[in-house]
Amino acid sequence: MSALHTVKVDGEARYDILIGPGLLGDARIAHTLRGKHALIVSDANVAPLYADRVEAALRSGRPALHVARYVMPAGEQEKTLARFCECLDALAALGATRDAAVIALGGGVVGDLAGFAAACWMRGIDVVQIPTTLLSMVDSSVGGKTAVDLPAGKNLVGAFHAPRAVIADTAVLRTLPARELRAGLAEVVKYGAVFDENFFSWLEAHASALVAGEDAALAEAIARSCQYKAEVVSRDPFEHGERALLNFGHTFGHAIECELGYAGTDRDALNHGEAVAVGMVLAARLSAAVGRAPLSDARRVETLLQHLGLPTAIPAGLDAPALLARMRLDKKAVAGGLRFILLNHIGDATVVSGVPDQAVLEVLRAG
Ligand SMILES: NC(=O)c1ccc[n+]([C@@H]2O[C@H](COP(=O)([O-])OP(=O)(O)OC[C@H]3O[C@@H](n4cnc5c(N)ncnc54)[C@H](O)[C@@H]3O)[C@@H](O)[C@H]2O)c1
Ligand SMILES: O=C(O)C(=O)C[C@@H](O)[C@H](O)[C@H](O)COP(=O)(O)O
Ligand SMILES: [Zn+2]
Repeated sequence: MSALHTVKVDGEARYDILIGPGLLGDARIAHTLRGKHALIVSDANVAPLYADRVEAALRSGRPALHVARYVMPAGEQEKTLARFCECLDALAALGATRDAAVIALGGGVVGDLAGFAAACWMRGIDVVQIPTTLLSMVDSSVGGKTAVDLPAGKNLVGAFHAPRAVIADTAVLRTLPARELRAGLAEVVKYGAVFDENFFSWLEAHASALVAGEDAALAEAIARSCQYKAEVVSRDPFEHGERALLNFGHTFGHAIECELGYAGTDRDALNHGEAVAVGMVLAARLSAAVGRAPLSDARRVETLLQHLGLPTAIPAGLDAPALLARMRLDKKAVAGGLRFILLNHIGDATVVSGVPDQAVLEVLRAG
């Protein structure tokens, strides 16, 4: 991506998503600040690569700024209440006042945890999201969902807290491990599957370029994904309705992540994007099983994900009833039972209740 691209989020919270190479050192980062304190939250992989650049950008625009860092260990297994408390302790040590800002520099784990700390510190301070993975650029930095995991389930403790700005420096993707790039592509496929068959076809045509990390293809995928997400969260920021479509594949995916103990950095386990890839195949098959979508659409989803180098089968050893039990704590579930995002066809999806457990179990057993 050579040019700067801006996507606007509207509605209750208005902010810009800036996308382009070189933004980490840009003075615009400092312009997002209102007070005298900034806490950079990052992880042990990202901070050594990029925190100095961000801190320099903050200081160049605001020489009197008090800046501190909270650097957590990397990985989903660290998205915990314990790390969240450490982050709050770092805000206390900084003396952060209500006009302070949290600067979330990292992937979705850092963004979710730092965003939740910002939502809670003094009942809510600014958070600026600086996503450094493809997944966080196309999805987690936008829309204000923040959370940490519990052993019982993904993202069970959290808040809606919109960022003040999202600044996505696409040049940082050059240091992102290939596996993490592919994981981000799973959430990109999600937008095509639920919103736009043309985009899905574009992804099919550009799968090799995307996996190879080609700049032009990635730039297009990031900009279009942010546009889909911005439009939905502008209309439905708190997931009262259509925002739930962004959860396609997640009822299955979150159950898999949880059953695997959030060990997504292990070679044999699945990270979030990978679990969502498997979940989307299962959700597409469930759509066919209950007679909503043709089975050929489920095959098409599976084939695209395979071309993108993503897993499409449930890891060996996971038990179908145990996965179903995990799903009961899905946030879309209501007293009446589970709700799934099912395809009508590629490019169109619906929130569906009343899916029989037996149908879900059959899909899980075959998966
Ligand atoms: N809030 C939301 O709307 C939302 C949406 C989607 C996903 N999520 C959450 O996001 C999380 C997954 O995020 P993720 O896929 O970004 O994983 P992640 O944050 O764990 O990052 C993946 C790995 O890449 C490393 N990394 C990050 N940027 C790097 C870079 N530029 N160069 C080198 N290494 C880098 C990290 O240290 C980590 O090891 C999950 O917890 C998921 O639940 C939230
Ligand atoms: O922004 C949303 O809404 C999403 O559902 C995006 C998902 O990709 C993301 O993984 C989200 O964190 C899941 O939310 P949850 O409410 O199921 O925890
Ligand atoms: Zn997700």
